[in-house]
Amino acid sequence: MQGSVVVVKFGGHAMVDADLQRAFARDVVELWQAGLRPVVVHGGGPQINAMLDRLGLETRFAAGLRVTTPETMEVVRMVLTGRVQRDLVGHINAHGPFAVGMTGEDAHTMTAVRRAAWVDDRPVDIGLVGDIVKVNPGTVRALLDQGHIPVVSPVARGEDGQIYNVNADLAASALAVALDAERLVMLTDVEGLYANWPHSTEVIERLSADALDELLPGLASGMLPKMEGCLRAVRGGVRKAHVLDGRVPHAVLRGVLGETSPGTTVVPEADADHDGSPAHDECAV
Ligand SMILES: Nc1ncnc2c1ncn2[C@@H]1O[C@H](COP(=O)(O)OP(=O)(O)O)[C@@H](O)[C@H]1O
Ligand SMILES: CC(=O)N[C@@H](CCC(=O)OP(=O)(O)O)C(=O)O
Repeated sequence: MQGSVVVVKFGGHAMVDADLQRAFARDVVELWQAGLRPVVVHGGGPQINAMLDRLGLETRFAAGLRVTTPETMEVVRMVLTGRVQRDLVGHINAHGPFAVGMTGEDAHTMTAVRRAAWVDDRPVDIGLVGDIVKVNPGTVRALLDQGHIPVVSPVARGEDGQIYNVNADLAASALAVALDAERLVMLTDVEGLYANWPHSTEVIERLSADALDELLPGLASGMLPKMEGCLRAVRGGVRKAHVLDGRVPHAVLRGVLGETSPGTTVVPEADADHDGSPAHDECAV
């Protein structure tokens, strides 16, 4: 694992108080001190909702993605890059001169196209939501090579210069693939992917990419982009993707450095895990 890139997505629901943000920052620095090369991609959905509310603007989601008007986009960019990213950079830099904040716009790191969404088999216009089609990881790599911890906001640029709102799970996934990361870790506010949610909270511990592919159409709300991100990551060459409960102290350290990871682990093939336990091939959600 020494020298491996680990992309950690810190979800808006996992960062609801400053103590959790501070604990997360300490964990990320400990990963760096353990010889790994962490990259943080942050979310901020609840924080954007709160700002929209203060401004008297509507919050709407379709297929787990924010319906983004030009007015909403201004707020998304302001909250993600002006507030959430700055707070995280500050918490990490309390431990030393590690973190450098950036967005997918910087140096054309992430290029997006307008994304279509489907609800009940019908196309829905979700506005300025982007799907990443190209990642240029050079700037992130340069920061890693200089010993920094990049903190990336999920905002991307289109070829035409339009700025797009990208779901943070999918941004983290695309960056993990481009960086040839060893791990993708998604921190959220549930213990992992629940089977048969909302009727049960039984966590699916391990899944192969094929099994996850079958489950995807049945997934709801925030879990949909998260699991789509895990799937794209392992199919793109990332060795493992984890969904962990970010409210649990040291979840990142346990997830990456522990013998067994809590939460849900997605692996490329049913037998791709090297700890001897096969991944589930079938699981109802
Ligand atoms: N099968 C499922 N298992 C677990 N959580 C689920 C599932 N389906 C939907 N969810 C919801 O997804 C939420 C996590 O996604 P989201 O709210 O987008 O979090 P984040 O801000 O961390 O990205 C959970 O809090 C839960 O309400
Ligand atoms: C297109 C889209 O939905 N973008 C997200 C970006 C932030 C995000 O993904 O935050 P979480 O990880 O906290 O959910 C949004 O506007 O909420």
